[in-house]
Amino acid sequence: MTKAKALVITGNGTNCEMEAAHACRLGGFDEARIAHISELMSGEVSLDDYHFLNLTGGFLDGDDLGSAKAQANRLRYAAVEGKGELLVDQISRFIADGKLILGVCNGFQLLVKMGMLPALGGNYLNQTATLTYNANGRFQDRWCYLKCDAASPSLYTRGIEGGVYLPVRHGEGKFLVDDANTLEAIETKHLTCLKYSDKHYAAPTMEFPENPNGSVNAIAGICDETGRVMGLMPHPEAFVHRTQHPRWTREDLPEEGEGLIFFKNAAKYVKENF
Ligand SMILES: NC(=O)CC[C@H](N)C(=O)O
Repeated sequence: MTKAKALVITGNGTNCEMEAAHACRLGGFDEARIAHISELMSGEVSLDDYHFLNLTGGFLDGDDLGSAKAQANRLRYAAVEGKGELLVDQISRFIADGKLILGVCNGFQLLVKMGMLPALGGNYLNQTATLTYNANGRFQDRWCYLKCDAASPSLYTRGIEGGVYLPVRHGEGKFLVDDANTLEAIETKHLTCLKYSDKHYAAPTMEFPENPNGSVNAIAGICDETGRVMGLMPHPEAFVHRTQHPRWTREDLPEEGEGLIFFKNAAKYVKENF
């Protein structure tokens, strides 16, 4: 069987690469390589050699120009040295090859600002959404209940019953779309796989603090139509073991953290399809 290989990008201000790589290994990847973005630009590391691309959280370029905006331009327009292709060509090939991309927090902001999510109609270079300043204007660092849409094509959320409880830590998490048609399309196609909700996962909510940022329709995470490209503001890699839960000393919790399912599903998908 093929070795399942994950690639985690670091550099320019990411801060979750170690946790993301650890989550990939725990989830079942045989290899999780942390690569600096300059290794991709120089051609030393090629996406072609991996199955699962992780764009992690952090403060890319210090959030100047808006979170992930500078990196989005860098990744869209930079050429890979000596290869006669743009980095974005490698990314497009990666998607066309049936591979997986997960963007968490700053990584989600990056995917959205590159135009790679929601990518309606399979157009991965057309920005139709954004993530901007939280409605209350303050950085939010708290745990959130996320209702999961069981009808979503997202492969990462398969098997989640009701929802998941995960931490958020961001200043620019308010998800917005360019117009009502985009919103209707992503809702009808069930691309809005995760929504901030009450603690029983009964209904999405616009109420603060359950909805920490005022995202339209309480959207916390979305995927593309293939279900292989997904982005979310909460951090699944930050809850892979029960001791990461804020009440682990007081509650009887299963050993495994609720975020690990995202990485287990990704590893399973790679092992079944490559
Ligand atoms: N944790 C993160 O990735 C934060 C993303 C971004 N710097 C923000 O504050 O919105």
